[in-house]
Amino acid sequence: MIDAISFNDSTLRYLDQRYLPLREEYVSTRNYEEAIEAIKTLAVRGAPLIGVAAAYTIILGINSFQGTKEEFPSFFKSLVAEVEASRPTAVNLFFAAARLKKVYAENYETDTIEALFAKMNTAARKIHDDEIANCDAMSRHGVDQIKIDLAHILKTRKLNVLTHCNTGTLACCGTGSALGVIRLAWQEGLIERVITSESRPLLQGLRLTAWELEHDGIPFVSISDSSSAFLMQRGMIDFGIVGADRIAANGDTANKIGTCAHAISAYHHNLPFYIAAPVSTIDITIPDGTHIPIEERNADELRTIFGTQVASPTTPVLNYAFDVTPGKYLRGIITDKEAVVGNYITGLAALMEE
Ligand SMILES: CSC[C@@H](O)[C@@H](O)C(=O)COP(=O)(O)O
Repeated sequence: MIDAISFNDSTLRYLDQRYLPLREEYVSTRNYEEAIEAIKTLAVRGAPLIGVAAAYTIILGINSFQGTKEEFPSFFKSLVAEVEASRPTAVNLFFAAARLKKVYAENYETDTIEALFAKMNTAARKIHDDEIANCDAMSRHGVDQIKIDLAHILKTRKLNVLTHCNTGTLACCGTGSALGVIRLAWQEGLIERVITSESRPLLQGLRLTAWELEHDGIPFVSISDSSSAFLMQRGMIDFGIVGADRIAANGDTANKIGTCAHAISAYHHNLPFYIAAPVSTIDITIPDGTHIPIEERNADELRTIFGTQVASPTTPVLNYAFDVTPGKYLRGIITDKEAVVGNYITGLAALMEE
């Protein structure tokens, strides 16, 4: 399996996703500021992977600490704030930071600084291990749900599935969220072809999902983001499944810009459209999608295509990295605990209590 991120001997190693599929370049660092830059620039990306990277970045930061125990609280507070400021939308980043803050709060008074750091290290590694395990659980729940919802088609043929952005190993550490479901569905003989939309402007679908599918020998075709409604009209898509960066308590879901248009098209064509995401992506503290902070990225990402200027440098640009799909357009939210269909407010709240 692709090793998107690892942490050994106090060194963070990641595959720099900006250069894929043309170049497979691994970067190793012990410098937490470099790790923050990797998150900001999307060298590491995808909500669960951002969470794992954030946890290891905090570990790199505390490894660089050379002060006294009394000086540690203010150092730790500003380190975490710096990491939290790297990308605003993926709640997994804040989930990971909260886990490490909890370890700090529960152990600072009683532990030596060495013992405290060791516990934080263990907590970071557990976040990583959990995300790998989450993928397998999500995949199983997702495939079971698809078998129920699409049984009428599966009686006679395999399915064509639309996905957006990249939700595979590169984004999740394990087999993936939406792509994990697709991988398992393929292994179980349910999939004819995957349709991966390009995901402008940074092309995570065209570059990364295509790369992962090719690697696994799963049949796929790439389309421009604006093609999905037409393919649905022609009966070329049976269902859609994507990941999430943050899911509000009512099921409204932030994901890569372009997701909402795919979901509305699917709804219009009466095709099931699913979100697959670990429970760590649910933000139960916010009632609906209007509260999700949406990252706005540099205008030049749109005015240029991988360094080549394609628009006037003065063209005004809106470059939102994510959009919010209202829960009503979703057939279900597949999590590592279970697939939630129907009432998201009660279904998602119940997941948080388990
Ligand atoms: C399992 S990854 C889910 C989402 O994080 C993914 O669909 C996505 O939107 C990633 O955006 P990115 O900007 O590449 O980090």
